[in-house]
Amino acid sequence: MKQVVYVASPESQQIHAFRLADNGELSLLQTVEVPGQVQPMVIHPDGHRLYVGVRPEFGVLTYHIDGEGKLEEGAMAPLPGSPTHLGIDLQGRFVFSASYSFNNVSIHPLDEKGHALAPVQVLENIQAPHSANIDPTNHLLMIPALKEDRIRQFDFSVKGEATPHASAELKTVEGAGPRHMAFHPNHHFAYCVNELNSTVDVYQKDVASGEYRQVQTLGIMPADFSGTCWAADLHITPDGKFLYASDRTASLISILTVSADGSELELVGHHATQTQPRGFNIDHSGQYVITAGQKSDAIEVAKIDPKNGQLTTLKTYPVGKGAMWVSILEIN
Ligand SMILES: O=C1O[C@H](COP(=O)(O)O)[C@@H](O)[C@H](O)[C@H]1O
Repeated sequence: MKQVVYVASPESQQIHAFRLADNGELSLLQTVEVPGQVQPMVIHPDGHRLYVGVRPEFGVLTYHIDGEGKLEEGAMAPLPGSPTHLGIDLQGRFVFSASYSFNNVSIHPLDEKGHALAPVQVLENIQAPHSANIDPTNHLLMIPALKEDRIRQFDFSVKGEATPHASAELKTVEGAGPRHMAFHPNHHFAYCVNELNSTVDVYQKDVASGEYRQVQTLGIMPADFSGTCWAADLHITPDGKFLYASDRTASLISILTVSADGSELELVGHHATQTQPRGFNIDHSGQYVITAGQKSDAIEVAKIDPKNGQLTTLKTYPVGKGAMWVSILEIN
């Protein structure tokens, strides 16, 4: 499997691109100097473009990806707020940008070359939206609004129009602070990590109505943890067996097993990782977790034990300053 790992480092304004070998070794392919502080990234489903959010002039910048995974700068489109998270619809026709500080989510069409364009719609008055996630139907946009303690839901049309969904919200407990989401490969469950109480909520999709409802909440911190919870990222393995969530105060990746149907999580361990793991990801073979340390300016590759999901660090690699986002491309 040919894979490339992209790591965004806003303070040094760089993207580091690494080739990921089958044995988990990384080799540096390219260091890209970005015209701005690069934060969130998302790869087009066809694997030919990478979209990145930049500051202080807020924009979404398109990079073209060549056959080796190297990046070539394309066009910049304006954003109505600081980019906190980027998403893309499953047909690869629209990019979503959530702005935590500007309380909005913008929807950007792509032109024939795949460049993101100015927004066609801006969803306003969403308090601290931390991510914008299209569910597996490609018709429901789910936006965890951290300061509202709920996931806002919007119907998403083929024309790229978002309108409030009939049962419009999924409430968390007060003070949870919903942040990032992951979907089970069976498409029946969604998971959301809550930043402020370091929990993960499980949402089951009703087969008949298509509506999600919460079925479990699970704390992800060690029993003796007494600091301030500060969870960040969440990812599920391609086979749906293991879910990982990071916490920045403790610099831990929490390891959760997922029941066969996806409905139930169990906390089975913790992995000490890079300092302040704001962003991490799982490779497409489901063998490695690659984590960026916002305060270590390094990434680490950890191997997943396929029997129980436990992690073993293989190696760390230097990247840029403030590393905080990891995206992984499979080249076909
Ligand atoms: O996780 C967090 O994110 C928000 C928004 O981040 P930004 O990079 O878009 O400014 C941040 O303000 C908050 O402190 C942090 O916990």
